[in-house]
Amino acid sequence: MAPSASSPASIGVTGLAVMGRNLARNFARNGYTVAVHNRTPARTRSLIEEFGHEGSFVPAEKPEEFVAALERPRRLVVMVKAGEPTDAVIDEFVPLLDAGDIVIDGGNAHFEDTRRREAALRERGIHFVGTGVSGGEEGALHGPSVMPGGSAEAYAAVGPMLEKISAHVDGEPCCTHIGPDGAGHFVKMVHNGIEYADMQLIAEAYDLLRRAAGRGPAQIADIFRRWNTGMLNSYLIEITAEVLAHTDRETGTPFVDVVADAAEQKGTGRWTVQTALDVGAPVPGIAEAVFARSLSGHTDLRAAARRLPGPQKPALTGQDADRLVDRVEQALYASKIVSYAQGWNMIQTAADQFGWDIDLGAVARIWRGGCIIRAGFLDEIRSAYAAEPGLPTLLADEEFARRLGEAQDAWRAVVATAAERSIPTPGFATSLAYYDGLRADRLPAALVQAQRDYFGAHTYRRVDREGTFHTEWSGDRSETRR
Ligand SMILES: NC(=O)C1=CN([C@@H]2O[C@H](COP(=O)(O)OP(=O)(O)OC[C@H]3O[C@@H](n4cnc5c(N)ncnc54)[C@H](OP(=O)(O)O)[C@@H]3O)[C@@H](O)[C@H]2O)C=CC1
Ligand SMILES: O=C(CO)[C@H](O)[C@H](O)COP(=O)(O)O
Repeated sequence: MAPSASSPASIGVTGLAVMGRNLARNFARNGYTVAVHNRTPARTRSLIEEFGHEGSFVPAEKPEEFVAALERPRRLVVMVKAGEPTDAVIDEFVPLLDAGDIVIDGGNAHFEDTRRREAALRERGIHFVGTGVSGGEEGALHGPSVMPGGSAEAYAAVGPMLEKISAHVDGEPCCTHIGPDGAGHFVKMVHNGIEYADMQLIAEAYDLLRRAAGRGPAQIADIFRRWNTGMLNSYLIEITAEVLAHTDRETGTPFVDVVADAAEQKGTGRWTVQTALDVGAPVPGIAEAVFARSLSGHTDLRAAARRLPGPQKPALTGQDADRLVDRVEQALYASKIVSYAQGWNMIQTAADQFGWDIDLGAVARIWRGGCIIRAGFLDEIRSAYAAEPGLPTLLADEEFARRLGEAQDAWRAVVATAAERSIPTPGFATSLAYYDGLRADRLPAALVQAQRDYFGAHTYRRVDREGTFHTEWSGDRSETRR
């Protein structure tokens, strides 16, 4: 492969599938000389053939050539499949690197893997920057949201470049130093968890508009377009309108009707829920979204249950249907805010446990552009944390509390309508339950504690005095302090 640049490369990208290829182009378009490498050289060749004219590239077939092309300290972006392939690439390249070099893993790595890799490379004096990258293929090319984690020293060496290629909103880069070791990949994982919840809520809104309000896909596309100009303004609402307006070329029917209704996943949503359980952060909106995908894929269970009884109600018409459309907009907004609040709470909970000092307002700032969950209200989330950095939950912010208060009647009506009409809305329902659960003066958890004490002497605390207690349920029911 003939190099197209003779100067040393400022940065290298190995792994040139959809993401790595476009990230490499993004660096080159921003004036950097970029060394490019891929396990299968055909990808490197095709990048140079198709896009070599866009900037300064140094194609390399062998790892040794790739590393030799980089200026020191070397900056090397790994953009390959997460998991074992990432370890394989690190194992292959690290022996070729020197102390002070910086390995940037831009894949969707599990944050625990990133912690392990960061510690292992630190022992050799090599910096490891576990970096969340969001925005898909287009974002990688035109400006993703970038979430780097690692040492401050490493960020000083790569941060300016990552900031330059990131999306910019109001002149500010959608990239910030998230925190040490696995913090960047943790935040990216939660981003994807919120992405799952957001997509599920939008899908439920579509289902309600179609089956309860009697609107067709093209009409719903118009509704989503209108919503996108208001409080729901976001990338996911925008692309949903595009998808719903699309007609299948082969059959002439709405595209959404020819897609099999079994949602798949690569796993970051599942990781979010598993990790939420580990750190003790309640994220039911994200969990329901993961389980909704799982349920949709269980065609065996669905076939077995199809004949179970349910109500048969025709779609609403006239003003009733119009009213439902407006209510779904309110319910969608409220449920989205709850999902985002759960995500932020999870980041804060983990940050406390892992000793990461994460700026929650900065997370909102860098998610305003480039990433899949970019939305108008991220500016308001940023303002909420700017006004009160220690905000215990986003829902407690005065402005969000006011908006949720305004939306709650519609939200409750939508959940009730869905239940009456057998339209599953696990996302809307669990978000409302979370909202009511947090605002309740008293929860039935008291009864759960009493039950636990009854069958297992698990003890309970009392509302009227300090200490831990047990009642002798099988004896005289006297209470002892434990
Ligand atoms: N696609 C997306 O929208 C997003 C993806 N990501 C993450 O970015 C990373 C790259 O994603 P994407 O571009 O979609 O590509 P894939 O996840 O499909 O990975 C393909 C790349 O990994 C390389 N690879 C796989 N196994 C090995 C191995 N054992 N040794 C060396 N290289 C290997 C492939 O090389 P070869 O060509 O030789 O097979 C190819 O370059 C992933 O971690 C993904 O999770 C992050 C954000 C968005
Ligand atoms: O990281 C991403 C965007 O931020 C990917 O789009 C995400 O991995 C897609 O996830 P899944 O395949 O599980 O729906």
